[in-house]
Parts: sequence; C-alpha cells; structure tokens
Amino acid sequence: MFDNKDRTNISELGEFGLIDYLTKAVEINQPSSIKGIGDDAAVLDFSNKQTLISTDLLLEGIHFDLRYVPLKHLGYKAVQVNLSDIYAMNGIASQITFSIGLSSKFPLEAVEEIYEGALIACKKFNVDLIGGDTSASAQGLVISVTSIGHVDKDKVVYRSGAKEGDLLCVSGDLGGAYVGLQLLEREKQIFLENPNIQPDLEGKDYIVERQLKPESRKDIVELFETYGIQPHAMIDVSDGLASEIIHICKASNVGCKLYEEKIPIDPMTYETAREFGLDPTVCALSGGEDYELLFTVPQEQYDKVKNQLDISIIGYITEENAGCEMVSKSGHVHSLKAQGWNAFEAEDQQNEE
Ligand SMILES: Nc1ncnc2c1ncn2[C@@H]1O[C@H](COP(=O)(O)OP(=O)(O)OP(=O)(O)O)[C@@H](O)[C@H]1O
Ligand SMILES: Cc1ncc(C[n+]2csc(CCOP(=O)(O)O)c2C)c(N)n1
Ligand SMILES: [Mg+2]
Repeated sequence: MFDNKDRTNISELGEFGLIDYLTKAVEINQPSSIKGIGDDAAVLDFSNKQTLISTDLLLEGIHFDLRYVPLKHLGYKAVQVNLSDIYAMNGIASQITFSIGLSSKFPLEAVEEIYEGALIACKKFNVDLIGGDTSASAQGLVISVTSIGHVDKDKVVYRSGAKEGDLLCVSGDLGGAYVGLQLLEREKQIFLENPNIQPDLEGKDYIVERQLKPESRKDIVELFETYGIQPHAMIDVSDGLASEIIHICKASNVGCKLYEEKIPIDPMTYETAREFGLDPTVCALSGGEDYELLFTVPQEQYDKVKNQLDISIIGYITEENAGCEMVSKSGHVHSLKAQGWNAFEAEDQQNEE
C-alpha cells in the first residue's frame, strides 16, 4: 500500500517528534475545548449540557485489511464509526482523541495519510482533535478513537426507551457496506492469484464507498431538531439491522414486527448481492457497517417522519412476549436472529483456515 512512496523511518523522529509532526495542522474550533493537545489531559467545558463519551477499537486483520483499504480512508472511517455512536444518543460530537499503535512496517508517510483522513473527517463534522496516544505495536496497526459530544438533558435518547406501538424507523439504506466488502474481497483474491489483473470495481462506486468511506448521520440528528422529532429509542447500525433491533428490544423490554419489504436497500446493493448469490435482505439484516440510525418514534410523530425521504418506516414495536419478528415478502413470519458480525467469530474462522 505504501511500497512505492518515500519512506521516512519513524525512529528518525522519535515518539515526540512524530506527535509534533502529526499534530502541527490540528486546529481547535469548539467553544467547549478549553485545552487540546499539549498537556497531560485535555480540558473541556460543556456548561449545562450532558456529556457523551464513546470509544471503539479498530485492529488490522480483524476490522480492516490494508491490502485494499487506503490509509486515508481508514483514518476517515475510524473517526466516522466513532462519531456515529454520539449521534446515536441524539447528541452532537465536538471532540475526539485519536490513538495509534504502529508496527515497524509503517513509515512516517503512512501515518501521515491516516492522520490526513482523520483530520478531513474532523473538519467536515466540526470536531476538534484534542489528544490521543502513540505507541509501537509488535504486530499490525491498531487505531482507537474516543469521541466526545453533548446533548440537552431532555433530548438524550437511549436504547431502552422503545414503547409498544412505536414506529420502527431507519435512515438511509442498508447492506451496501457488506456487499462492498464482498466485492473488495473478491478483487483481492483475484489479485493474489494473478497480480497482473487490475481490480474491476467499475460502476460499483456507491457500495465501495459505503464500505471504505462511511458517513455518520449527524444530518439525521439535525433533522430531528429541525422537525421536532424526539425518538424514544435509538442505536446506530454497526453490526447489522437484526442485531441492532434486538439490542433495542432487549434494552426496552419490548418486541417488534419488521416488514422485509420495507427494508431500504439501494438498487446497486441489491443487484450486486444477487450477482454474488447473496440474499439482499440477509446483507441488510446481518452485514453491518452501514452506520445508519435505527430509532423508534411514538405514533403521534408519524406525520413528521412519513415524508422524510431519507427515513424509512420498517415496522413497529410490540409487547415483549410477541418477540422480535420479521414478516417476509411472501407473508411468512420469522423470528429475528442476531447473526450480526462478531469480531471473535471472525478470529475463530481465521484460526481454522
Ligand atoms: N472492555 C470494555 N470494558 C467496559 N465496557 C465496555 C467494554 N467493551 C464495551 N463496553 C461497553 O459496553 C456497551 C456496549 O458496547 P458495544 O461495543 O457493544 O456497542 P457499540 O460500540 O455501539 O457497538 P460497536 O462496537 O459494534 O460499534 C457500551 O456501554 C461500552 O462502553
Ligand atoms: C477485514 C475485514 N473484516 C471484517 C469486516 C467487517 N466489519 C468490520 S467492523 C464491523 C462491525 C463493527 O465492529 P465492532 O463491533 O468491533 O465495532 C464489521 C461488520 C471488514 N470491514 N474488514
Ligand atoms: Mg463498541
């Protein structure tokens, strides 16, 4: 990925030199950022708002494969997947910390690319980078991002607030990131077998972007504010629709009825899934990494959500004993299973190979 470029060995700069180098372009814009990079801790002040904090870990070989993920995209995605958790609380993200563990194969130029992507995401989403940690790693690249945000006390939305009769809604469309991943994996295999064949991703931009460059849904939180929509429960779709629905239902002690025909799937996702012999609905239910927002609203808010082009009403909340069910296109009722992506399963499969 970075073989043909200039290589500056990180040991030439040392840890502090590297930190200075990477953070020289960092700007602080948020009024809540009192002190950013440069002391033992950052200092924040959210006055009368509630503070939101979320952290996630991204590991080479488990969460990403550098044979087809460009480093700049990786930096961008690492920030997006974290901001998504703040938006899933109906909050606005304002700061992140960005930590990296680097194995010796990474030259300075590689780390610079990761940072470039991360800073583009920060700028676009109006978030300050206020700190992090940098270390050597014995093997592989490790990235951990912590995102910090704020929300009015009466606006915060938990997974546990869904009520019987609520409408179950989701933003955007689902399954694209998974089908994009299948496409990238296929091209990787072809390339490994014959390095002279160039990857053929033509016409597949949307799903490849859904995988490599996801956009967290700050715009949906802003839309809620504009239209006075207050969800009862919310979660972001990282592991797949089925798994996230079950999280909401378990946390809220409710059941749900999901309609397969209502699940939003982009035509390119649909067609490419079919080309791969995959069921597009299964890709949406279990694929993951869509980073859309899944939420419930009381029925009285139907008029506010029904005309939103980027929101689909996919079902409704039932009482707990009814369980979590999906009505298929043919009218059959299936119990929903949380077959979402699981980092530990992926590891087991790798060990078996
Ligand atoms: N090692 C850990 N120690 C303490 N708490 C943890 C740990 N791992 C996860 N949690 C907590 O468990 C809860 C659920 O986390 P989980 O990672 O399942 O959700 P998520 O971050 O929204 O999903 P994903 O990681 O799939 O994007 C959160 O409150 C999180 O802080
Ligand atoms: C090489 C490679 N293997 C697997 C995936 C898929 N994947 C990575 S993270 C994730 C969901 C959230 O993870 P977490 O719950 O750990 O935050 C999924 C479905 C990928 N993109 N690349
Ligand atoms: Mg997590």
